[in-house]
Formats: sequence, structure tokens, C-alpha cells
Amino acid sequence: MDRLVRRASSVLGCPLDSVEVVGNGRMMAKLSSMLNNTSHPLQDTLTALGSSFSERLLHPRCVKERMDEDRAESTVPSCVSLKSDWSKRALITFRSSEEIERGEHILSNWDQAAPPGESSCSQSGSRSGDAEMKPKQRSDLQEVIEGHKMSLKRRCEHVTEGTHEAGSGTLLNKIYTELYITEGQSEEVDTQHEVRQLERTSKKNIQDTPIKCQDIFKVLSEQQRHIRVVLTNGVAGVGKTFSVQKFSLDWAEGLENQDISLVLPLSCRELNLIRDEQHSLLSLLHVFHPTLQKIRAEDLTVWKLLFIFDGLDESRFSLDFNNHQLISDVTQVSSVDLLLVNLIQGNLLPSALIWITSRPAAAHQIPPSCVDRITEVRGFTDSQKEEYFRRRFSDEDLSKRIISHIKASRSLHIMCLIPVFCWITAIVLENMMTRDQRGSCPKP
Ligand SMILES: Nc1ncnc2c1ncn2[C@@H]1O[C@H](COP(=O)(O)OP(=O)(O)OP(=O)(O)O)[C@@H](O)[C@H]1O
Repeated sequence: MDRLVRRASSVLGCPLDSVEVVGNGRMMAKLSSMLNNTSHPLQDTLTALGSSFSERLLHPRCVKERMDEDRAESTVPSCVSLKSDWSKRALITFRSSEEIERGEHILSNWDQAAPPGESSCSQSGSRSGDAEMKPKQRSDLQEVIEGHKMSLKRRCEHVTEGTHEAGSGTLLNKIYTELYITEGQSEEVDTQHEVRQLERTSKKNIQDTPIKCQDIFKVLSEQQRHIRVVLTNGVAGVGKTFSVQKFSLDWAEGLENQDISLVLPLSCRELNLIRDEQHSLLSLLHVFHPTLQKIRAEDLTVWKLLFIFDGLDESRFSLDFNNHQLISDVTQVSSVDLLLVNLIQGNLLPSALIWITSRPAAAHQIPPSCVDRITEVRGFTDSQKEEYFRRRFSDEDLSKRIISHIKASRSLHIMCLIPVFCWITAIVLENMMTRDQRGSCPKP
């Protein structure tokens, strides 16, 4: 760190005892190695971190002016903060997650630009203590991510349907059938008979924009901005939890959304169990994802996280988005509903992605101003229904018979729009068609 201070003081043109650099450990290691690289001045890289940042930090004259200005205003700027003996020391702080993230990004690009096998440290001929820490830290973090992926894979690869014991069920990938999901949602309140409602839902509207489950956080057109919060609606049994499970499994298996560092599913029903407890966001993660015990508060601010709150309709929390205490520190202990509100509003971990699933009647709990994309799980199209039964039964003849039986019954065919009805139908018809009960098979 001394070495870093010495180099910073010479680049900033300030006396040695007037500079102190504090911040995220990984960032420090990076800065340290940059400073050792004389061919890559600090100014260039820090300038890229943003104008307000660079104005305050970079130009020695600005630093001096800011020191005087800030002393006069006695306010603490976002990047250069003052200690009580400010007249003597400039404290350079990487405080907000955005600054750190932007810095990390730029610095890692810079790392990649270096000739292979030639780190900034090796160019200077020596390694600082901080820089030596870096690979170790990085591999520790990578280990945590890999451990979490393995644990999530174990949790998601088997599905439990009906009254099966948890974990005893079938492989998700064997029975998972693609669902029809659209961007936006149907707004009208339906007063029709349920079967009629389903019939109408099953007819595709030309204005519906289909979206794949794995793409819900992707910017898909030029008009769209960064998608931080996604709210997915869908009626009972339509496949919201299955979608969450498939999304998580694909991530854990390294197939989709690999730009996300950690996918963190949290079932609202399970969150209810700690409704009366006090937690910090960090301790809450430790409770539901014990493999993450090793992660530290600063890791949460630099990683790209995705929190999934599945089944908002089952939540017993009262989420008050208008009148609440502000929480921005992942170690601050508070009630769980406060943590949820601050996370969803972006006060806590502003760069974290949030996915909430809900039955339509409960979705209004999230203010539209917090939501960047609404999607709706609509169930199975006709071809997806058939695909479902083909996947479910390895006996091709049986699946053919079941499909033609369903097609022959208008109401059964319509009801199979909802996957849970497909499951019930599959169980009942398999039982009737495979046992010697053909005579009692329900007539279409
Ligand atoms: N994509 C799918 N592929 C195969 N089966 C599915 C799929 N989606 C749902 N199912 C079947 O439907 C059942 C209900 O699905 P799921 O639990 O995901 O519904 P949900 O929308 O979360 O319902 P709820 O609102 O009641 O929680 C599953 O147990 C499974 O049998």
C-alpha cells in the first residue's frame, strides 16, 4: 500500500503525506499494478472512469482546488472524501459500486490488452504485496461461484411434482417443455367462464411479442434500456416456478446468461419463515445459500447478481415502497421486508438484477416505476402440448394415444394450455391406458 501511495502522490503531484488511497481490495491491487506501469499513466485510466470522478481526482491542480473548495463547503464528495485532518491528507475512496464496477471493467479490459503473460507488475520487475494477493483472491471467489453453481444444479436438476417427496422426482431437463412467454401482459379483467378464458388466451394475438425465458434480461430492441427488474406474471400452475428452475439450472450448467456472476433464487414462501427475524442482505443470503458463507460484503457490490423472488403471491410481507427507511449497505441489519423493498427499488445493490414471479392478482404490489420489463407466462401452445406428452412418455405408442384422446376432447385440449393440467391428464390417462382399465377411460 505504501508503494501505491508513493506512486499516487507522484502522479497527482501532491506531497506524500497528503495522499491516502482506500477502497475495494481487488481495485487496490489493480491500481497498484497500474501505478507500477510507467508506460500507462494513472490519469488515462482514471479519466475513463467518468468525468466527475476524474475532475476530482486527476489533475493535481483540481485536486488542490477541490481540497480547498471541499473544506469550505464541509461536504463529503462522492469520490474524494476528507478526514478530519483534511488539510493534511487527501483520501481517495472508491465508494459506490458503480464506480468500482466501471473501474473494474476498464481495468480488466486494460489487463486483457497487455501482452500475454506480461502483467503490469512483471513490466516493473517487481510485484507489490497487493498485487500478489490478487490471483489468490480471484481464485477464492471463483471457487465460491463454482461451489454455488454445483449446489444450485443439485437443487434444480430434479423436479418435484404433486405429492412426490422433494428431490425424488424426474430430471427437469427430461420433461421441461418450452413455454409460450410474452413481453407485456393482457390487461383486461376476465369475467368469462374459465374454460372460455383459457380458450381466448390460447389464441395468439399478433401484437404479442414472444420472449424466451433465458432472454428476459436482454435488451432486445433499440428502444429498450438496461433491464434491471423483470416482473413475470402467470396464472396458477402455468409454469412460473418451472421457468425459474430451468433458468437457474441453465446458468448453473454454464449454458445461459454466463455474464451473471451469481443467480440467487429465493422462494417467497420460504422467505415467510424468517418474516419476524432481523437480517442484513448478506446474512439473508447465508441463510438460504449456505455455500456462499465465504462471500464478503464487497464481493456483492462488484459481482453481477441476479436475485429471483419466486411466488410473490405467497409472500406475507407488507412491501411499502412509499414510506420506508433507506438501506444501501448490504451489512445493515433490518426487517426482511425493508431489505426487499430497498433491493427492488435499487437503493441496495443498484446494479443487481431482480426477477419477481407472481400470479396476476398479487403483482400490483410492485410499483410499475420499479419494473423495466413485464412478461407473462401464457402456458403451452398446441404444438408445445404435444411436445410435452412426447417428452413425458418414452412409450411412443402411449403418447400418441394420449395426444389423440386429448385432441378429441375440446375442453381437455383447451385446459392443457396450463401445464399443471397436462401433468394431471398425463397421470390419469397413463394409469387408465396402461392398466387393464380401457373400458373406463373417460369418453371425449
Ligand atoms: N415448462 C414445463 N414443462 C413441463 N412441465 C411443466 C412446465 N411448466 C410447468 N409444468 C408442470 O406444471 C406444474 C406447475 O408448474 P409451476 O409450479 O411452475 O407453476 P406456477 O406457475 O409456479 O404455479 P403457482 O402459481 O401455483 O405457484 C409443474 O409441477 C409441472 O408438472
